[in-house]
Amino acid sequence: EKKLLKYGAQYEGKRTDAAMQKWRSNRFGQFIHWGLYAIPGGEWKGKTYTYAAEFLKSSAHIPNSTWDSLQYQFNPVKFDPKTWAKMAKKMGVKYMTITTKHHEGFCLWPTQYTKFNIGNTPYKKDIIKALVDAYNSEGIDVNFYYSVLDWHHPDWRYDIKTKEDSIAFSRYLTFAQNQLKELAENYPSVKGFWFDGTWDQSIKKNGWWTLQVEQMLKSIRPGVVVNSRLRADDYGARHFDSNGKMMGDYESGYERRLPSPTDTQVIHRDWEACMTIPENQWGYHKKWDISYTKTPLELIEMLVQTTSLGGNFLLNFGPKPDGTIRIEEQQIAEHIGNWMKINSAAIYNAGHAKGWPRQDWGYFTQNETTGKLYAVVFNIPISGILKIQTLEGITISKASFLEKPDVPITVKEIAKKQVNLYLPQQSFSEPFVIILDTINENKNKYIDA
Ligand SMILES: C[C@@H]1N[C@@H](c2cn(-c3ccccc3)nn2)[C@H](O)[C@@H]1O
Repeated sequence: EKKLLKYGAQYEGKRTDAAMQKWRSNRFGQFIHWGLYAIPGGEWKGKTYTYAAEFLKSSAHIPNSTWDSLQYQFNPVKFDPKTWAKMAKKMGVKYMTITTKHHEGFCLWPTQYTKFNIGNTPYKKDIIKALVDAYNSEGIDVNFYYSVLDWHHPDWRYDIKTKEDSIAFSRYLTFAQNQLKELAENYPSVKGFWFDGTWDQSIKKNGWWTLQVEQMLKSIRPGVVVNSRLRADDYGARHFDSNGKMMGDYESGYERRLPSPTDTQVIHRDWEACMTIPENQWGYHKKWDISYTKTPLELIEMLVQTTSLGGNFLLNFGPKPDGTIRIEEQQIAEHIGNWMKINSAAIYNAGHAKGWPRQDWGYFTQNETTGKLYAVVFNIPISGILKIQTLEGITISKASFLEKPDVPITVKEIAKKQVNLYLPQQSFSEPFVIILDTINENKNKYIDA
């Protein structure tokens, strides 16, 4: 039966306010992981570590004293936030999420609560402010990633076993809350907070703090969007409380994975999938191809699959220590951007096409405002005929290419709820979008006098 919770879900159903509708309509975002880990880039004392580069400190068993001195080498002399923002704009993202502090504890903004920050590096300048200003001036919303897990801070605890642990950890929770207040106050255009590093017992035993932080952020920045990964309830349940209700404003459990295309559970809530281009590298790794790296077409298909299930897609970039974006990522960004320039109507402010069954040639998306229906095609059948199973009482009256509206696509209803689209005999090298005009026969039926 229903448990009485103090720190569980505070509301049910999707938020309908303008800030959340903007977050939802953005659909496509750029994740950026940048920190001291970019300097060694997955290599230490001549050895290459294949695990995630931002985990090198633990993979190579490097003590804090050694790792933390990397701050005196952090000097991205080629960093130009406008260059990053222009690349992101051309790629077609509507939002960006930046690591303000990753597990290493190094802060990219001049925080007053620890010296382990950008102000005490050769670079000195506030990277968070530079990125917020550059991205906002390109019309791109900015969210802050914040790791609660902190390898540097002496008061961090993985679990609370002793009185000393709880005294230290309450100091840590105050420190983290102060940092979050500082971020919310000093960067007023922030649109969301993306929490990570909240899986340890110490946090699960302090669900109250996670709710308090969310409430504090929303009182300082009304409308700000907070991910489910922050929250633990009275019993330590995460993302979904002990009554199965999602906590926070969107589900953020999809990390390097997507729901299956037929998992229609996810369409009932807001959610976001975050994705690496390599198999598992969020921070910069010197060796790009130590693992499989996803092609632009694979990434475009992930974006479309995510949109078709009503979710946001956050694609990760790991900038180099000199402040430039590696060429492989620039080329992928350009390919995706070229595709978005033609096809973004099927992505922006689009979502799940309610009731339309999953098709084997690709995905349906539907504009949330106009209801316009899009078919995004990845797999052309040998027959050249796209077979579409329509909804009860719905038929397709016209089909046209989004890119070339005057190229005819023949539509033929071959049986009840069965329509064939005859594609022109031509080769396609990129996924393409077809706009489907539908007629709802139910509405047009005359009511017998
Ligand atoms: C969004 C991503 N979350 C961070 C992460 C992933 N993990 C992790 C650790 C062990 C197993 C699976 C995942 N720990 N931290 C990654 O470093 C990146 O920031």
